[in-house]
Amino acid sequence: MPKFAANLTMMFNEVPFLDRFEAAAKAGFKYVEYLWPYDYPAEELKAKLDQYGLKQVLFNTSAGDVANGEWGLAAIPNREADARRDIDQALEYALALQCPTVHIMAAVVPERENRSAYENTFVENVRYAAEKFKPHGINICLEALSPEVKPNYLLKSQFDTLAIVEKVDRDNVFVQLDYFHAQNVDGNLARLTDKLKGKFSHVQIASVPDRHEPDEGEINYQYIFDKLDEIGYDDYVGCEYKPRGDTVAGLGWFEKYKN
Ligand SMILES: O=C(O)[C@@H](O)C(=O)CO
Ligand SMILES: [Mg+2]
Repeated sequence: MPKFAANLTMMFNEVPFLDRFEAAAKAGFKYVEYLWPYDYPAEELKAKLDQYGLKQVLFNTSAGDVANGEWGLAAIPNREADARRDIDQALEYALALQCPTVHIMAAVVPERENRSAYENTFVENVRYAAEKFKPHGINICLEALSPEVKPNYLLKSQFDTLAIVEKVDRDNVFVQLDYFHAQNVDGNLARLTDKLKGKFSHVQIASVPDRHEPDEGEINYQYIFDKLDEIGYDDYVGCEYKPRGDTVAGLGWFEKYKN
């Protein structure tokens, strides 16, 4: 049965971020993920995890200058120093939070830019991270984002991500299989899951088209959860959705899965 992680960036936004750890634990979650930890000292976040008996299972490298259109640095040519500084910081946080996986964000590729230069830069920066994280047993995930959410992001299809994972060719680098993006871009989710078996190590879920709780929309998540069990997936499933209304009121779907 999947191990569900509350996404504290998207869920429990009825309370300030630092109060969401308690809210998630009270709602029955044992695992949490969120986009970025860097606004807080790692010690403060670790104290929250310990206080509420939670395990951190994922966070991201920096998104960069979001106000100016950046969404990740690791694929931007000639920004390797910035990207590797962020990767080093992510390692410090992963060690402090005892977090097993870091999502390395790639970048938006502006129109008319050389796409292959971005891909090659991303491969080299991910290899750098893979080699730094390996001695600590920390994995890396790479994620495709649908153009509806993030136009011109380097990775659009799950197969774009798989191609980069294969080019990087390090055994601690995997696909981050976000079924919301996968349905928007690739579809055919059951066959996609079979094709990615063994190549993905973190899953995220949300309804399509509205990115709400997984109990509505065009994806039959019970079928997906059964498929994940069938292929022996025993990693985490991040609940990366915008609650329709009150977070707790929307957790009826979770009742039967409480870990
Ligand atoms: O799906 C998403 O948007 C997130 O998982 C993320 O890390 C980057 O946008
Ligand atoms: Mg995601």
